[in-house]
Amino acid sequence: MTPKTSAHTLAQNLFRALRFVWDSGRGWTLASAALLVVQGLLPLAMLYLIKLVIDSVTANLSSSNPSAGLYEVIFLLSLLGVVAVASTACSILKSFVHTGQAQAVTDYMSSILHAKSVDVDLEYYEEPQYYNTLHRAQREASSRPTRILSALFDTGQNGISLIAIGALLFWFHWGILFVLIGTALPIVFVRLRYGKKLYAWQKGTTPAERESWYLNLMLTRDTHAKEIRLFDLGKLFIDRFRNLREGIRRERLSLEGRRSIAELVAHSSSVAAAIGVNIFFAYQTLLGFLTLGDLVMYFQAVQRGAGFLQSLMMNLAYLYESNLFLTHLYDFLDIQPKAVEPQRPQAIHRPLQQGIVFDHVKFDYPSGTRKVLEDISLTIRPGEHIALVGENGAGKTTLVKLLARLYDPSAGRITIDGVDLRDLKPAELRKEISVVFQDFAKYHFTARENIWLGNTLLPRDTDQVIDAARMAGIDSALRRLPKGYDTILGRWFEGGEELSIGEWQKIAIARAFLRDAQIVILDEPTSAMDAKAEYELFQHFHELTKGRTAILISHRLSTVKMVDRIYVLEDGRILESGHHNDLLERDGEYAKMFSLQAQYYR
Ligand SMILES: Nc1ncnc2c1ncn2[C@@H]1O[C@H](COP(=O)(O)OP(=O)(O)OP(=O)(O)O)[C@@H](O)[C@H]1O
Repeated sequence: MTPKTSAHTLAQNLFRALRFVWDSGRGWTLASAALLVVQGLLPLAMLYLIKLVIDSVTANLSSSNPSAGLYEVIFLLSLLGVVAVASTACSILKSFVHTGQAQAVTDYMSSILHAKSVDVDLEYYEEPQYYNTLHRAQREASSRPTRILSALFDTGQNGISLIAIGALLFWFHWGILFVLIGTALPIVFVRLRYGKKLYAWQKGTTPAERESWYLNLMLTRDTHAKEIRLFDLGKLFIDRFRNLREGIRRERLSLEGRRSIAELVAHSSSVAAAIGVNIFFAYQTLLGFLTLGDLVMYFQAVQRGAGFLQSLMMNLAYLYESNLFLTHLYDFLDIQPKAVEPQRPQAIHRPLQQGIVFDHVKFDYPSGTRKVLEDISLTIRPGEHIALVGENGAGKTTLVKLLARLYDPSAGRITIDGVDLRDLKPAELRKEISVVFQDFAKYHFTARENIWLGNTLLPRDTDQVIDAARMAGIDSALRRLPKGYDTILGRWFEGGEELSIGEWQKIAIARAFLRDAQIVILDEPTSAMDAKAEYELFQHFHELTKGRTAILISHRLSTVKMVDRIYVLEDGRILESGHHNDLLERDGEYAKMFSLQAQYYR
């Protein structure tokens, strides 16, 4: 990368960060800018007033009536007081504006990260690299843009003050300014060097950071609480967490230690230079070239000038360092989803006309090492109800994930009414698909909302929520809750009521039924239900899926008897297919599995 390109990239990256700040709250940004200008000019006004006070006192001391000048001194000191109060007011206001702005930026960046997290393909969630990137992005997103803005404003403010004070020093002797600049450079060098080291260290330590975060999650969430107690895993996990954190802390402290020593050396050189320049001014005063007022003003100018210069250099170094850290954030924000909108999206017919076709579909997970689907070809006619059966890991769930376009096939194609899924808008396709996965979600919201989330186009208080609950066999249980459908489910929030797994499953089914979708997919929908609930659900299966195309995945073969066609999958291939009776007659794999299960019930 040429220096020109890297300067260009630096500017681009910083500008992008500033856009986030601007978009998150324009008022805050403008207020910060106004304060910057005022705060930049006040120090010079103070210096000048101090000089006037001292000069006035010295002039009056040598006059015949020294006390006559008191009014002038009082006036000048009052002015100084006003400037000092204004300066404090600006600092207080700045802190207020900074808090408001920081919060606005944090919330805004969270919303951007959330939107991206929802946008990316599901496959990213299966890669550790994705979580590393997300973790680093989250760490940078909340504060980095605001700090960049502060650094830029401080640079501006220090720059304004420095130009004023620098002009004063330059006017006296040009060399003074260069001495001060020269001594600030080692500080910048240290800052840049350790900024790069910190960046590399943070990148390398992300997996350990995430592992400790994971252990923390397990130790503090309800999901693992039972097993941790019963298997007595608490101490083991706590020790692992402590060891990881200790390692991270040790490395960080060692880096900080080295940086502190280097900074001390650099700062000492700067202090030595300031003392040298002050000695020069004292000598000039003794020679009679400077008044006492001048001496005090120059002393202060050197002290403040060196301070401003250091801040300026540090801020510039910080901006450069931020450029590195911003790549963490941009790496995440720039992930491009693969399931993109097609150029010329096709519409899905309502009702479906030809149905769904899997045409020589092959698939392997991006993170996997083997083909999960080998060569799947099947047709599901509109309104047909089919079942997928087969051993664990045969590829049943994967097949429906492809249909919902959570992934694209590695080879072959899937069509709906002859249109490749890739030529449909992903959102339009998913509107037509209603699915209950084995690992369905439990939302810690009210019971009503849990079902309504299946179709948020409907009003929240629609009676269809209750119809769906009734069809899924959960209506009466929900009515018995303390606040009925308005009871919060789960134990995370106050007043929440926990349900049994089977009841949660019925809620997930109700949610799926509320969706006005033409294709219904039920993946092991009754795995946690009692025999009666399962019986009732399948009694109503045809009614529930009337007019819709349905795919049912189940290990309990008694529940798939009534579908139009059963596909038996083995190792990612279709082994046999047909109606229950045909498959029994064929006396193949299905018949074997069926009689194996049936013998338990005899
Ligand atoms: N997210 C994933 N990433 C990588 N490989 C996966 C992933 N999900 C599943 N697999 C692999 O794909 C194979 C098929 O999984 P799939 O969930 O489709 O099986 P299934 O037939 O639905 O099994 P089950 O009856 O246990 O639900 C599994 O053996 C597993 O190795």
